[in-house]
Order: sequence, then structure tokens, then C-alpha cells
Amino acid sequence: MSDANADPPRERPSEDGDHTSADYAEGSPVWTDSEPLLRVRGLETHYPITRGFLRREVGRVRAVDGIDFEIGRGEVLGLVGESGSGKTTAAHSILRLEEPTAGEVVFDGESVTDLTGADLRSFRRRAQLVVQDPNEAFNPRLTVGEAVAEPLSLHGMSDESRRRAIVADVLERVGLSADDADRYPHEFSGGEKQRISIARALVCNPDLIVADEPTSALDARVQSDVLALLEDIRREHDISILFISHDLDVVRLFCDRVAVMYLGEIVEQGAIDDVLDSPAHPYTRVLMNSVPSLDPTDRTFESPLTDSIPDPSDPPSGCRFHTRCPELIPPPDLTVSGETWRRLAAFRFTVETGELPSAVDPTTGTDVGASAVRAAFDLPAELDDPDLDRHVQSAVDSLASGDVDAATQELATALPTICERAVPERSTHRGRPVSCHRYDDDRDAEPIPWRGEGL
Ligand SMILES: Nc1ncnc2c1ncn2[C@@H]1O[C@H](COP(=O)(O)OP(=O)(O)OP(=O)(O)O)[C@@H](O)[C@H]1O
Repeated sequence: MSDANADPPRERPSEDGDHTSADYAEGSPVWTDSEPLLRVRGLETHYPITRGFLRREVGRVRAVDGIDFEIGRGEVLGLVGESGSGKTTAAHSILRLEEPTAGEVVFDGESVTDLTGADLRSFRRRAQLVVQDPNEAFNPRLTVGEAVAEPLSLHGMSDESRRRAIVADVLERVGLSADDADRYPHEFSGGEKQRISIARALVCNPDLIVADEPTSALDARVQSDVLALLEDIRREHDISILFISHDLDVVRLFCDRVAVMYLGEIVEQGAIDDVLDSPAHPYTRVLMNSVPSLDPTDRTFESPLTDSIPDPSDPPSGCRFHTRCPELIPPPDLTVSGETWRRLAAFRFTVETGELPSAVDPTTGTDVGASAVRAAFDLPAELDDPDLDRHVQSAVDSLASGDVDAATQELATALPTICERAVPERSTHRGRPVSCHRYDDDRDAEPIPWRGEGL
């Protein structure tokens, strides 16, 4: 990078860049060594759902629904979650590529929420986006040099020879050659194109890079090259990175801290090893279990009760993860075993979400017997609690006769849970924030140890 473009070195938050739960004040992830570069508070982005000629609003997709996090200077924060959890919307809202509906984003001490004109352009110079698919990032008619120089022109650098010098420098920094400036994007491989995207993000000497699944479209070998490049850039230039990914292995390698997002909310966040070595939130555990374990006998934790993520325009009540949570809290007077409760809960929410196995799906037109329903959901022939057994039998009979609504009602009455009734407070577990009723102060159920670990 040319001297003219260089900023003074910034203070790193700690000597080695490793952060532990001790860096955060209790209950909220407050960066204590210095002011964070980015502070996100109560950020909300809802998309209106409109109908009819007059585009009347009939609902809202709550893509991002009140998230809080911070990124320190030179720090990499991973944002993880399934497809549809709101990661990209969060990233675009922070960069003001999407207008948030509420909340605040503070960048280097200044609120970006109301920035306009030159101030907004300056923020956009300092906070750059790298997208997943580098093929979408380039105009095929521009040379690599023109594409990489574009942000410089946009931000008012009119001197062409200076632009060329900066582009040559930045291309070399990402492992390409200055001569590549005269070639076209289609002449490069996927990994090289992602390097060019990173060069374009770097050319304005940013303080923050938001990298949205930057390696997911690349094959494994190229992925590690691109990650190594990002790591070098972060170390050499003290750039902060918001790293969006659904790959926990990559996140563990690359990030200092991680925030776990589900259906528009952050359910848990903390230092990377703290969260991934002893995940507290049941959703984080489900994500961890979806990473193939090297030990095939290591099946301590169960898969989610139901498969697909609910619709963010109609999120579940209480804890949004309750319809899928393998650690759902049973009613206090329930007498059946934990395993039976889990099967009953899976039965309840599978019926409620309508994701019925085809053998018992009334819409397929086949006759369904009560025994087929019990077999499909692995329900015991009889429960010890006669009252509960009556309700479950009634739900089984309703489903067998095709009355899904009646089965849903019956199961909701028989199998209530605090998790659907109340929104969990943000509690503190080992110094990091977790939103789950198992960590409430006046808890209805104890947390479950992770893979045999004490809590
Ligand atoms: N412009 C839009 N209008 C309406 N709904 C939207 C819009 N953009 C995103 N959504 C919805 O918002 C929710 C969150 O989407 P988002 O792309 O942010 O999630 P994500 O976690 O980044 O998923 P992915 O990894 O698949 O990109 C999804 O249900 C999506 O369908």
C-alpha cells in the first residue's frame, strides 16, 4: 500500500490477539482493553410482506431481530448459524447496504445509523464487504485493474498513475502480480478471483472487512489459501473482520470470538475456544453435532427435534429454538424419562410444524393406523402416567384419522414447556452471554453437561 494511503498503526486489543471470557464484563460482551471498533446494539432488520395493489403490509420477515455484539480492533468475530438465520442481513445492515428498522451501529465511536453523503461514503471506504461468490463481484467488461481501482475512483482519487501504483501494490499483497491488472476476471480461477475481491476490499485501506462466506464457493485446498491470506492481512494491517460462515471448523481456525445466530437472534457468544469447547446453548450444540465427529461413538447429544428452520415471519413463541431443541425443558410434574420426553416433544413439534413422515402423512391419502403413528415416532406402547398416556393416545388417534389440528391441540395441552411460554433472559454462563431457560437465575431445569463435562 502506498504511504499516502497508509493510516497510523492502531493499538491492538491485546498482545497476542487471544481473548477469553475474562475480556468481557459479566452478562454482556464488553470490550474492556479499548473501545471496540464496531458496536452493534439492538439491531433489527425486518422486511415488510405486502399484498394487493396498494401493497398493504400484512406481515414482516424478522430477518434480524435485536442483536448485540462488538468487534475489537484487529479482532475476528465469527458469525455462525444455519442458512436463513439472518447472517447476511445482519452484515448488510451493519454496512448500511440494507436499512435497519431499529437499533444502532457505532463504528470507531460514531453512530453510522444516520450517516449521509460524504460521511456515509467515508464509512463505506473504511468498512468493506467480501462476498461468497467472486463471480458475482465483478463486471466482466472491466479489467482486474479497473475493478480493483473502482473504489478509489468512487472515493475521489482522480490521479490515474497513483491509482495504478496502488492497484499493483495491492495485487501483489494478495499473491497476484502487478501485470494481472490488465487481464479480465474470467481469466482467473475461483480462488484467484476471491483474491481479487479481497484486493478490491483492501484498496481503500479499510479498518473492517465483512467477509460473507468468503471460502464456501471454493474447493478445500483453495479455501485454506484464501484463509491464510485473510489471516496475513489481519495480522499485518490490524484489520477487524466479521467472518460469516456455517463451517465451525473454519471458524475455529480463523476467529477470536464467535456469535451464534438463530432465527434473527444471537443465542450465545464468547471467546472461540470457550464456546466451541463447551457450547452452552442447545442450538450451538446441535451445530457442533452436525460437524462429523472423528469418534463415531461420540453421540452424547441428540439431533434437533425437527429439521427445518421456522419461518422468520412467524417465529415460535418464547425461545425461538424450542420447536427443535433436544434439551427442551419438560413440565415440572412430568414423570417419564428424559428420553421419552424427548420423543414426545419430537412427536409434538413434528405434528405442529407439519413435517410428517410420509408413512403417517394424511395428505398422501394412505390409511394410517395408530400403531403406524407410534412406530413412526418411536413412542412407547404405553406411558406410566395414565393421564399423559390418554392425551398421547388421543393425539395418535387424531393423527391416524387425518385430523392434524386436533392432534396438535391435544399435544400442546399435554406437553407444555416454559421454553414456549417465555422469552429467555440473556444469562451469564462462564462469563459469556447465553439466552436459554436452562441458564435462568430462577431456572426450571438444570443445564445439561456438554459431552460429560461438568458445568
Ligand atoms: N429482501 C428480502 N425480503 C424478504 N425476506 C428476506 C430478504 N432477504 C432475506 N430475507 C429472509 O430473511 C431471512 C434471513 O436471510 P439471510 O440471507 O440474512 O440469512 P443467512 O443466515 O445469511 O442465510 P444464507 O446463509 O442462506 O445466506 C431468510 O428467511 C430470508 O428468506
